[in-house]
Amino acid sequence: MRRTLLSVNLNKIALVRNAREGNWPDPVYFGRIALEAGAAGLTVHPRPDERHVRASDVPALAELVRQYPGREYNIEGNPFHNLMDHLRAVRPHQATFVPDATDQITSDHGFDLSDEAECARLKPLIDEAKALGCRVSLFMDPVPEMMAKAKELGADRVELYTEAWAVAAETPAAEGVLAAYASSVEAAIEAGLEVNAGHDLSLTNLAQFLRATKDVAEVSIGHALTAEALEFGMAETVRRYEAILDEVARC
Ligand SMILES: CC(=O)[C@@H](O)[C@H](O)COP(=O)(O)O
Ligand SMILES: NCC(=O)COP(=O)(O)O
Repeated sequence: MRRTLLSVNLNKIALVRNAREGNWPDPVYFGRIALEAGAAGLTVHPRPDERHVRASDVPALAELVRQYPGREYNIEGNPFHNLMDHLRAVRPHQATFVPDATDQITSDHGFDLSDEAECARLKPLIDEAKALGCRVSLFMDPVPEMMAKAKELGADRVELYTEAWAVAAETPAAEGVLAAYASSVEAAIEAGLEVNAGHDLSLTNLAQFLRATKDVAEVSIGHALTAEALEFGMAETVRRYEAILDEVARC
């Protein structure tokens, strides 16, 4: 089975940093710990209100990732808001388009690609991001029927929004929810896309998700990982994720 890669999302390190003046905890410092512990990449979601990751963090983290050949930088955001400026400035390995409104507490839905007007607005931005050298991933709900359209628009990957899995894990609904994700992964791959996944994944729910979906290229994890790092430390937490990814890939 494909060995899924881990991209550590640093949003919540930045959130704690913003609680005081100064730059501590420094997202770059913790990004380096994550990379040194084996993470394949770093992710940030620089929201327009800078509630956590600030515009100034974006190039600083780009410089850090450049010091680790082979690791990747993934910048998430709404391409109709501030994301494209960040892509033009630092040309990350991957751009993840997320349809968040500026006042959303967190990401809570994927793109609705049945909306032709939305697709017409997205297409030129996908083209521009790819022309900048970024792999483009669209944040999507696990709806198999939407995957072919993502490919048609020029996306390289989709990122499946996994909050529904996190809620269902350890409940009687788990198997049914996993089946919807597995069908979405299958449909995406059949359409010629690769598949990422993220949102509310954790040390406790990750393995079952990956075993059921089988071919996920990358998971990006931040909220739970940061909470787990409060208990185990950042390096040990990343090592625990990497051990899960190794174990699942051996099955
Ligand atoms: C797209 C997604 O699900 C997350 O990557 C997002 O970055 C979470 O944003 P917050 O960290 O602001 O909750
Ligand atoms: N794209 C998902 C991500 O980067 C992190 O989401 P979360 O683990 O903070 O929920």
